[in-house]
Amino acid sequence: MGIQTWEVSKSLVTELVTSPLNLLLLGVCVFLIYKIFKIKRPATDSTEEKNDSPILPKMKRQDFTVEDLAVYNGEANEEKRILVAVNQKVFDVTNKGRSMYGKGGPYAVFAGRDASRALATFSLDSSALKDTFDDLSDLNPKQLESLREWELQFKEKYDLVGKLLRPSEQPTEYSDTEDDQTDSTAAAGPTSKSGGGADSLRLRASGNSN
Ligand code: HEM
Repeated sequence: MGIQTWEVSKSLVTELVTSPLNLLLLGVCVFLIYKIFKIKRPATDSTEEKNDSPILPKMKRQDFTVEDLAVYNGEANEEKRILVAVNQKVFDVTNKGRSMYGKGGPYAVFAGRDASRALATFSLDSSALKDTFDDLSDLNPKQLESLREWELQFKEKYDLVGKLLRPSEQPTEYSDTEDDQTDSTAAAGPTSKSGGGADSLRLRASGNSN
């Protein structure tokens, strides 16, 4: 039993270090783990940038084009707000996610961007981040399902601000009093099963994702 376990471990390690692709993936994992643990340690050294990021108030509900979204990359707007789009929904990750999406964070590439393709394909490659609207029409069902799960995870953690607009799509007029995030902000994203809208979002949220 002990010898068998040793043999299995040995062949796993051999497999890992002999394939360039595996080595690359291992490298990416080690890098991300390093980044995540590094940002969790408070900056004690005076040479490190001080944490001068106040908690920002909730953003007014609104929709965004890809260009509008790019302003919210944590640098290009005065408040240093960070928005990320997932499955055509725009989330404010500033307060709870700055360490991950802010400058120097492991997922800083998603700041002010539509992260959908990257998340659906589990890739941090620059080819997964487009500069123009990405309709994601080439994603397969498994990738779309994975994207839906990411969307739910974001919905649980972050404020939903609005939707990501396709070219020529008109922004929704949100009333100032509207505060229920599941209502009209629910966009018809590519993974919506029944044309999107609030109902399909609620169905998914109540465990209908498989
Ligand atoms: C294989 C290497 C990877 C490791 C070890 C890893 C590890 C982690 C860990 C530990 C967290 C939680 C951090 C925290 O809550 O403080 C996290 C969050 C996250 N990971 Fe990864 N990850 C990897 C690859 C990826 C890839 C390839 C993507 C995207 C394409 C990705 C996207 C994300 C996102 C978006 C979050 C933050 C979710 C949120 O806002 O709560 N990860 N990762």
